[in-house]
Amino acid sequence: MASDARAESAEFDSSKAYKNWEVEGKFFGDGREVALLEYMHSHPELEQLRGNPRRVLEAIDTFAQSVTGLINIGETKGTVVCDVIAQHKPSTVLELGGYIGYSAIMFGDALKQAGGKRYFSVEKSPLFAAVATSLVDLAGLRDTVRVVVGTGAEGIRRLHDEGALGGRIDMTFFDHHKPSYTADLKLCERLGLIGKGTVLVADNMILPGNPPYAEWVRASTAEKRELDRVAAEKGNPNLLYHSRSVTSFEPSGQEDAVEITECTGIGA
Ligand SMILES: C[S@@+](CC[C@H](N)C(=O)[O-])C[C@H]1O[C@@H](n2cnc3c(N)ncnc32)[C@H](O)[C@@H]1O
Repeated sequence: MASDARAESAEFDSSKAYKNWEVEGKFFGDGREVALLEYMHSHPELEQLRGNPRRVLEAIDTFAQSVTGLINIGETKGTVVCDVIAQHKPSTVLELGGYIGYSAIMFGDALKQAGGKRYFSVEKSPLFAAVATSLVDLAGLRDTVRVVVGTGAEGIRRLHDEGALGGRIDMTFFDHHKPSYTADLKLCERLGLIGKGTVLVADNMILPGNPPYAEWVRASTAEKRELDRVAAEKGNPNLLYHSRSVTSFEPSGQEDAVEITECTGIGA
């Protein structure tokens, strides 16, 4: 089942737009993440940032608005995900694709405020993960957010083997390598980590889009069985999903959407 909706925070405040992500053909990994860390730790109001997630996010936004654009979710689209956290009150969230920790700070804080316990943020780049760990610490969220270095699949397996996920994930946030969304969701399904009440949130469903993921979470159990017949990665076709697309904005002001999928049970 699927439906489409525009987020209630539909307006984009262009005075808050990030600078262009692209600088000389690069979108990230050209030194801007280390420059951000230095900017944050030499901030004139550093003492006011300590232990204050909102102020830390504002300072990251100011860097991205005035120095170099960053590929994080930003305030507008991030609010859509915070609303999901406030509504569903997950105890455990698994994020794939942490970058410099913006979403981990924003959603880790939302999780904590909703009474949740642990936010796991898996990031492939050790450098970005180190920046994220430092900024999570600055925001005072070390007790809630754990940054894990590795690919999505490596992080899922490691956390599952450790028992850190408690056998079931309440919410996932996919924001990493776009072709890996479906494979990593199917891995979670095979490991039994998805069950009734699990909420899956996937970013960048317009920019750049992810048709295989949308097809999987919107398919009926019979359609999923058929898809899996020829797929290299198998999932659990019996999981019943209700999925909707919510349109919002990148921090640059470009339109994008998140796919919000709830597992409603297990079919025959
Ligand atoms: C769009 S950024 C994430 C932004 C972050 N969620 C935020 O909103 O603040 C995507 C991140 O995914 C990471 N990444 C790419 N492939 C990955 C993979 N297979 N597993 C985990 N992380 C990956 C990249 O290094 C990058 O930091």
